[in-house]
Amino acid sequence: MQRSDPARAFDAPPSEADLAEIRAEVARLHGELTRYRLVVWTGGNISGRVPGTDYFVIKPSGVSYDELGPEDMVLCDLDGQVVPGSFGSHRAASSDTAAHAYVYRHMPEVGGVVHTHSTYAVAWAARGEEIPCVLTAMADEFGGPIPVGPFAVIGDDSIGRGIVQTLRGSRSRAVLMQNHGPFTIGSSARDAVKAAVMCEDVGRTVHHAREGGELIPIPQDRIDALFDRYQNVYGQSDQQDEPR
Ligand SMILES: O=C(CO)[C@@H](O)[C@@H](O)COP(=O)(O)O
Repeated sequence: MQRSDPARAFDAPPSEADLAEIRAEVARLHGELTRYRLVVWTGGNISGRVPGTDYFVIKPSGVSYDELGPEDMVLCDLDGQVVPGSFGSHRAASSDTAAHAYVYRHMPEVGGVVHTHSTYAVAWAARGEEIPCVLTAMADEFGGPIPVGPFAVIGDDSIGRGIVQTLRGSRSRAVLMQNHGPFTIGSSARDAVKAAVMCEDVGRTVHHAREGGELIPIPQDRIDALFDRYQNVYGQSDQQDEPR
C-alpha cells in the first residue's frame, strides 16, 4: 500500500511490554461484538491506537473471534503497514486496516475505531438513510442523527476518507457507510465499541417506531441540552476521563 507521505518517518515501534495493555484490551473488546451480536462469523473489526505513538493494533483478517487473543492483534504504523517481527505479524491485518489508519492520521483525537455488520444499522445503510434523532438516547450518545457516509470500496483508504469526511466536525461517533454498515470512532477502543452497541440499539428502536407510525423529532435545543448533560454530568464523578 502506498505510504501516505514517503518523506514521513515514524518513531520506532513501542516494545511488546509497552503494548501488552492495548493488545489485551482490543482483544477483549472483540468479545463484546459477539456478546452484543453485532457481527457474525469473522465480520467486523476493532483497532486501538497505542497512546502517544504512531501505531495501532487491529484484528487479523478472517480469523475466528474464538481465536483472538492479545498476541493475535496485529501491530501497524499509521500508514497501515504491519510492523515486521511484532506479535501477530505473521498474519494479514484486517481488510479495513487502511481505513482505520486513515482515521488515525486525520483525527488525532480518535483512540479507537470499530466496524460491525449489525443488522439494523446495516439496513439503514442499505437504504442510504440516516437514523433520525427521535430518541433521548440518541441525543445523549450521538448529539443528533447518525449520518450516512458514501459508498466506498474495501481495502484502500476510501472507507477511511468517507468516515473522516462525514464525522469530522460531527458530534456523532457513528457513521453508516452506504451499502456496507456502521463504522464508529471513540476516544478509546472501548468508547468506539460503546458507540457501535448504541448505534445498533437505536437503529433497531427507530426502525420499529417508524413501522408503528410517524416519528416525532426532538427540537435542536433539547438535543443540545441532552447531549451536554450526558457527556458532562451523567454517571459517577470519578469517571471524568472514562467514556460514559
Ligand atoms: O466488511 C468488511 C470489510 O470492510 C469486514 O467487516 C469483514 O469482512 C471483516 O474483515 P476482516 O476480517 O477484518 O479482514
